[in-house]
Amino acid sequence: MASDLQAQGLAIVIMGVSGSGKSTVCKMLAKTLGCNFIEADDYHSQSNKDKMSRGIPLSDEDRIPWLETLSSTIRNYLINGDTVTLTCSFSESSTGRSSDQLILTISLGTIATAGTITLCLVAPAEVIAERIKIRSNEEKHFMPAKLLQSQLDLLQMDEAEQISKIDATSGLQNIVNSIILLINNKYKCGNENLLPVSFPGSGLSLL
Ligand SMILES: Nc1ncnc2c1ncn2[C@@H]1O[C@H](COP(=O)(O)OP(=O)(O)O)[C@@H](O)[C@H]1O
Ligand SMILES: O=C(O)[C@H](O)[C@@H](O)[C@H](O)[C@H](O)COP(=O)(O)O
Repeated sequence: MASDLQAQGLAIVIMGVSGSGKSTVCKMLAKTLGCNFIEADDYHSQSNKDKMSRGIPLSDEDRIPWLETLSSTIRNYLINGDTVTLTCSFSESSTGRSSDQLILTISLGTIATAGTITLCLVAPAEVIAERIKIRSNEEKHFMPAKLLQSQLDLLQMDEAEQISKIDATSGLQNIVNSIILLINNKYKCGNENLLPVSFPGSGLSLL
């Protein structure tokens, strides 16, 4: 199993509602690990972005083409044995399962279950609302604070999926270090060089 993981690469999925810090943390993590970074928002169609900026939550239908493109991109990284960090907000679908995860699973097949680790950034709603407000006042992002509640309502984490929760109110370096330690613990299986990365200056290592 361990050597399969090495051959297939690893996708580190950082989930959480808008404003929880996914993009910031993912970028820092990718820089620390020296690996690839995917900003899921970059894969949205203009019409999806326009819809959200008007304060209308996306439907599963809106999300499907987005997730399919995202999934095939991730799949290519994994097949090439690369490590990639990506942002991903999960939402409950009409089937009662998180639609993002459902599509990722369908598209990635067994690779998804073998080669991904998912972590969720969590923080009190008021902290996140304040961050979104500041960000949208600076006109840095299409997502309005108005949609936060819909995302909090829909955020679904199945205990069985063992998604580790990360305190998103902590300092950014602490968050990144915690994530690295979690990955380290998950994959501490005696297989050296599981991730094709090193941690310059961090004093941390994966195995
Ligand atoms: N741990 C943190 N502490 C303080 N501010 C943060 C933290 N993480 C993110 N932020 C800030 O919160 C805002 C939203 O972060 P962002 O990474 O864009 O969230 P997301 O990608 O989940 O929407 C940004 O302005 C960012 O600088
Ligand atoms: O499935 C969705 O409803 C959207 O993908 C939605 O999650 C949106 O893209 C982000 O939440 C906004 O971007 P940030 O989460 O990066 O703020």
